[in-house]
Amino acid sequence: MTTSADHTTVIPATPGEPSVPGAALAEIEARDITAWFGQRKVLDRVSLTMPAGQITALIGPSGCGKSTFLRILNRMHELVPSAQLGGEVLLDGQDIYDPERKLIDARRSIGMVFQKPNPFPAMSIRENVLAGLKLTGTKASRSAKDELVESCLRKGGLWEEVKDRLDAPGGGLSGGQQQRLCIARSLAIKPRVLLMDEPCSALDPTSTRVIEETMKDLAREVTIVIVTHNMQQAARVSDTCAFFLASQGTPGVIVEHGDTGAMFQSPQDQRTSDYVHGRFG
Ligand SMILES: Nc1ncnc2c1ncn2[C@@H]1O[C@H](COP(=O)(O)OP(=O)(O)OP(=O)(O)O)[C@@H](O)[C@H]1O
Repeated sequence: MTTSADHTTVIPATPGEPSVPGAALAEIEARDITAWFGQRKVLDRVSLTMPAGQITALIGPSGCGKSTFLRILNRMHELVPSAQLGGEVLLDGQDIYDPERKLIDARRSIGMVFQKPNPFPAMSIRENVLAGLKLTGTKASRSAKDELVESCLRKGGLWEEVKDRLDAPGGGLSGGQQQRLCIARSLAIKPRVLLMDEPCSALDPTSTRVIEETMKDLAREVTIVIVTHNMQQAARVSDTCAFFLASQGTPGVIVEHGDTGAMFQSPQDQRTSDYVHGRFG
């Protein structure tokens, strides 16, 4: 069994088994997040706790700052030259923006899956899964890598479809398979949180359902935060939900958040009710 000094999870001894029984699930908390692009404030004092081992859905009309908020959760916002940020993001109580902490640690602990599947097209399926190990400088034996490839592809819901062609290029898979490969790739570095920015918007309904099932399975070991425009998807997959809104040129705020069932069945704010029932947005 291979262990990694700065992670609670380890490569499983038996392929397909969960990482480590009792590995700590992580809570991620945003406190008073304010974000700007240049002079333009796009989020205003947004606070949200995304509970450990749950799926939190971020919903709201286009342009209200959901993706910006998601990118702030793993320090991608700072890649934009004009971007600025106020507030804190705590991963199990530790500020990921603490100057003492390395950027790579935040990215390693908090993985991201994007709207458009982005596997390395010329790399094999196996190499795609293992790509993150190279980037993070993680060493593993051949057999540990084989086990990791299998366990990540299983967790990504793709193993049965690709187990006989692991050396085929990742770019040769269907869109839905490519997205599951990207999920498997993000899992290989054992993130504690997985951020997903509209992961199914480029996929057909069948692939979407497979990814949703995969997400539900993954939530037992990884905290998930998903941005989705699909209200049915938010209702199907998420445990908690946050409704973002930026009215008439004002920065985005969270209007309401809480248990998904309650948000959909008995929202407290009329604007939430209008949005989840498709009356605007
Ligand atoms: N790189 C950028 N430079 C300047 N402004 C940006 C940038 N990215 C986003 N914005 C602006 O920030 C605001 C929030 O955008 P964001 O993409 O976070 O919203 P969103 O709710 O995710 O929208 P959508 O649902 O359409 O993806 C928008 O007004 C957008 O135009």
